[in-house]
Amino acid sequence: MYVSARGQVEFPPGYTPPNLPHDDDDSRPAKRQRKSRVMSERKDLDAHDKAPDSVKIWYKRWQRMESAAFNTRFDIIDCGSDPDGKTFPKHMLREVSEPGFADVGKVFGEFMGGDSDVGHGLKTPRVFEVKSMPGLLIYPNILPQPLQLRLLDNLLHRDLSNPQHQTNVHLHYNVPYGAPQPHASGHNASFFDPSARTLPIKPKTSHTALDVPRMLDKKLRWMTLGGQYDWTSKTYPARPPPPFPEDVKNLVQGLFPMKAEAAIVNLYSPGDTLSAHRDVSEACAQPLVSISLGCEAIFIAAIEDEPAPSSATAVSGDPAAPPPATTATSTKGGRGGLGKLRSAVLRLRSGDAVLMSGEARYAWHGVPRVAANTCPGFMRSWPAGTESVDGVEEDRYEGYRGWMAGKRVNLNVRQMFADIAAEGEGVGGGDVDVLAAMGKGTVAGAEAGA
Ligand SMILES: O=C(O)CCC(=O)C(=O)O
Ligand SMILES: [Fe+2]
Repeated sequence: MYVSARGQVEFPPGYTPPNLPHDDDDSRPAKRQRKSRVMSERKDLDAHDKAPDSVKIWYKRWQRMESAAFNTRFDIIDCGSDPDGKTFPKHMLREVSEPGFADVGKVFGEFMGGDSDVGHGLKTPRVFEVKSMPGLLIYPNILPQPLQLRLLDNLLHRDLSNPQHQTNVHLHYNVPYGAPQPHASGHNASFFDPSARTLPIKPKTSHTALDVPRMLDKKLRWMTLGGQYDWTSKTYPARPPPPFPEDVKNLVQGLFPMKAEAAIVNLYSPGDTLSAHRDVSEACAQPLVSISLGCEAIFIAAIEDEPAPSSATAVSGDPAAPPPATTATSTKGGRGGLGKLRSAVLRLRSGDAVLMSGEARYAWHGVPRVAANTCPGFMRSWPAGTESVDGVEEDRYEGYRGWMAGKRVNLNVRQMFADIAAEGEGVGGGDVDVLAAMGKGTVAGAEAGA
């Protein structure tokens, strides 16, 4: 049972699909009007709107940029991998004080099932807000290394082998599952297990044959958890979604001010991209969190403060030039104008989280680049490793040793329905002021790196 953004108790309420640009979906979810304390204006947002030309041009510039530039450009927000945060770019970030975390050590310890000291002696993670885009928060390196590995195990061994979780492969293939594993809490054999290697994946239509190694190496681009969008009927099914994996839910809810109700696990190889889009299909404006694992990515976010007055024409240009923050009046020759952009470029590393809230919740965003050879050393050999089976250490998943060295995995978690408590007076339309939810409702005057 859920409560819709309009306060009606129903299931599922106006349940509309997440807006994935690698979807070829052409249904038109109902436009919704929302109000937010943190957004100065909520326009009708349609999941099928195409990114404005200003965003597309800017995205392309980052897609085409030389990799070497990522180390030298001053306009990339790169918090580095320094846990003390000495390298945080102060000119673009402000530190959010007292983020009101639950006891992170406890949250991490519980996620690890109590068999790890990962939660011991941890400093409170630092949180930064992008100055140019209030509500866009970065939690650099928030996940400890053993927890990142455990999260990969849970998502890709356990959750991927759960037939209730849809993937892009299911759109075109009948996906078979391995036998339930006596030693792995009853879940089916991981697709990385040697026993799954020869599972017959049958095309539904005229698609080319596929086997498990190729599925894992190239074909698998996303998996859904919790709310499962039905890509064929272009709706959410009227039946309740499968339960959101409990440990992942507790981790997300223990760290971030939101409920974990639906997630997309995106898988990228270097060269894969995610085009500019907005995630506007959820029935509430609560924050969305995005957790990065594996190879580094360039993530861009943009808000068009002033839309173009007429259809714009692409301008060619130096890929290293700043974003096209041009107004219509600044373009010449009757070519039409580009909207005026406010933008942020983030270099995301394994263990980083990004929270999109407030006006940044509905920013255009995308991943123009995933950088090869940037998976951190501790993760490169995943899934190969040893596992204790009945007290005996066994080598596991050797056949895929190094798979993760060529991958980026992004866990993108959304709250779909407004909190009951947030309905009604005081919190407009169930939206939430994330900084208030996190602590004192203020942003510290302290600058990053202070
Ligand atoms: O991979 C990422 O960092 C972003 C993914 C995303 O925007 C999405 O799944 O909607
Ligand atoms: Fe997104």
